[in-house]
Amino acid sequence: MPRKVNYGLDYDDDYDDNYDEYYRYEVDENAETPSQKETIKHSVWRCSICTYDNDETMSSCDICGVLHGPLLNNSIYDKKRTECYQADSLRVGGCPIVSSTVVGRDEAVKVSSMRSDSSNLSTEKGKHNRLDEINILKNIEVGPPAGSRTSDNCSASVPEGWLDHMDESSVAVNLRSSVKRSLSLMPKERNVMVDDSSSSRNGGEANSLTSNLENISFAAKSGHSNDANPGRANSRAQYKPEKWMLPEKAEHSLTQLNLAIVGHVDSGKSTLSGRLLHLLGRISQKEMHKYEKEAKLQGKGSFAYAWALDESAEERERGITMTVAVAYFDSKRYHVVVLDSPGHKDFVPNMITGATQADASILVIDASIGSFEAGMDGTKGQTREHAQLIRSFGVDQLIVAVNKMDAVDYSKERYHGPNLLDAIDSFQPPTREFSKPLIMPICDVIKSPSQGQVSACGKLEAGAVRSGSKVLVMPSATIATVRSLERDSQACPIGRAGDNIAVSLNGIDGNHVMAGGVLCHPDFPIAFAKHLELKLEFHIHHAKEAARVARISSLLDSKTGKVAKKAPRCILAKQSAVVEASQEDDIVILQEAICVEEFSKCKVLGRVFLRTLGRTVAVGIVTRIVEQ
Ligand SMILES: Nc1nc2c(ncn2[C@@H]2O[C@H](COP(=O)(O)OP(=O)(O)OP(=O)(O)O)[C@@H](O)[C@H]2O)c(=O)[nH]1
Repeated sequence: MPRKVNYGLDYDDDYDDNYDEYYRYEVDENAETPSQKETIKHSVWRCSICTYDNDETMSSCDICGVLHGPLLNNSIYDKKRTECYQADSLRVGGCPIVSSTVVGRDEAVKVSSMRSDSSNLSTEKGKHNRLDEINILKNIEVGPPAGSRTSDNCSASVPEGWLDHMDESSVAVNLRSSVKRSLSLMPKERNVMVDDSSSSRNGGEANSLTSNLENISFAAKSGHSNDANPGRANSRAQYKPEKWMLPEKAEHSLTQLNLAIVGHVDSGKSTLSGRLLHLLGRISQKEMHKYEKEAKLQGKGSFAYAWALDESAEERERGITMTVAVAYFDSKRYHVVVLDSPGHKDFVPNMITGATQADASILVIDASIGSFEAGMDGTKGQTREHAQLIRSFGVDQLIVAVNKMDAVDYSKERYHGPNLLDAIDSFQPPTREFSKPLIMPICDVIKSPSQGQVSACGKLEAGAVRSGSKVLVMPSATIATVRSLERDSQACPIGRAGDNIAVSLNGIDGNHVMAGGVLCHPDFPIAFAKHLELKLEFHIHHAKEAARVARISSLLDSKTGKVAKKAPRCILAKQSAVVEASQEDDIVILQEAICVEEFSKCKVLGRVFLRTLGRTVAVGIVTRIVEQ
């Protein structure tokens, strides 16, 4: 099944800031029913975003993925963090390090369905049934082979000059299956993925890490200075890659292209993706028959193609995508990683996870009357919001695919445009930072607790890793050794910038590896901070943290980017501003520190989104890390 990437519901609508951030229930010996007893025997912490009471063992919210104190109850973390803020330059060699043996690799991943708290997501089920399946099949035709096949019903275009000024970026998920295997990033699954039967034991050695840590230093300067971490900035530029890190030309004939499929709910993203995969032979006729049969049995015949990607029972029941599904196909020029994103507004955080991984995007627009307008609606529609988000993630290549043209009297004569595959092949290859120090934002962690195995999954943003490489795992600031790598579910010797990989780690406690963290080069640690200056809440790569804007430093002239007004009282729509996000008298910003970088140093770790009440209110970049 497709790999699923999920950051949970967007519960901003229910946001209540009168929460207790962390509290402990007392055991009530007088509780009358077993369930009463059960509910009160655990210590819990309440999520600052969705107010869900999480078990204390959860390092991030079970519902929405917001990080609680990273590595909660972890003395190493607490110690390190305290030290980070106390010292200008911290050597972590003296910290107690738990080392463990990680063996084997996880072949199988279990998926559990999402919590049903999302019952407020009503889809107009009736409307899906209106479709005549034959219409879809009739209107999506196969053209000549070898890269020019496409959906005729779907007009594709790459708008000229779209987002010219934006920078490239990406993050991604590991390719654990060739076409269809699913992996939910619900925090539960993120932390416990068990199929020990398939893990291979090879006796990876437990490493004593103390010696490795001797050489790590953290620059944690105080004050409002641009030079908060001067050492890091300079040395990154001076980094000299080793020869093995650079790809040889013949090694990969096809460049990997991470392609996010975005657009308003029900615009046909999954159907389009499923159809494409089927036409390209990635979904067999037999599998397709199975989807058709099952979909029909549930009275959802029109969703047969979507079922190839929306594979959880809840997604199928509701007829909506809730998590990002990942699938693959090859075009003439690219090994395309399809990131089929959810369109429903409540799952925008999941869509963001997909968007952060994208090199390019297809914005699917529903041409049918009423649906087109709904998507474009400035306050409720996701066509605009997705376009804006994808742009602010630095995705500067976009295909606008106009779908459901059969619903508006599609006429071949009237609609022109390249076919979808040709349009995909017309994308410029993404630029990869092979020769920079390693950066891999962790999108997913797969653990097999009984065997002590842990793998960090994500897209390599910069640099390269291979078996035996030492990596610094942030925010736990722990050194681990790469045991093995997987790409497309296959073991691979080297992972390079742009690759979606699963990195199996030796010599680290699984609790020290978390989604939202980053694997980086031991000599080039990325920052870990909570006081930032933004060029405008907080979705950042795979981490999410509650924040408050305390001070708007200045309004910027939208054309020149220069300061137009200092300390304005508010920002209006379409205005640009420099903002300090903070809480408690300008001292703190985020409730917990996160892995972050200034945009000028690492784009993917320096992009931010302000979302509140279920809407994206601002997008921006980190201009300065203001550390204590
Ligand atoms: N008439 C018509 N219906 C289509 C077409 N493509 C998709 N649909 C229908 O639109 C409905 C929604 O399709 P999906 O593929 O689930 O849409 P989606 O954009 O992936 O939905 P979300 O991911 O939940 O936002 C289904 O009933 C599809 O059969 C099309 O080209 N023409």
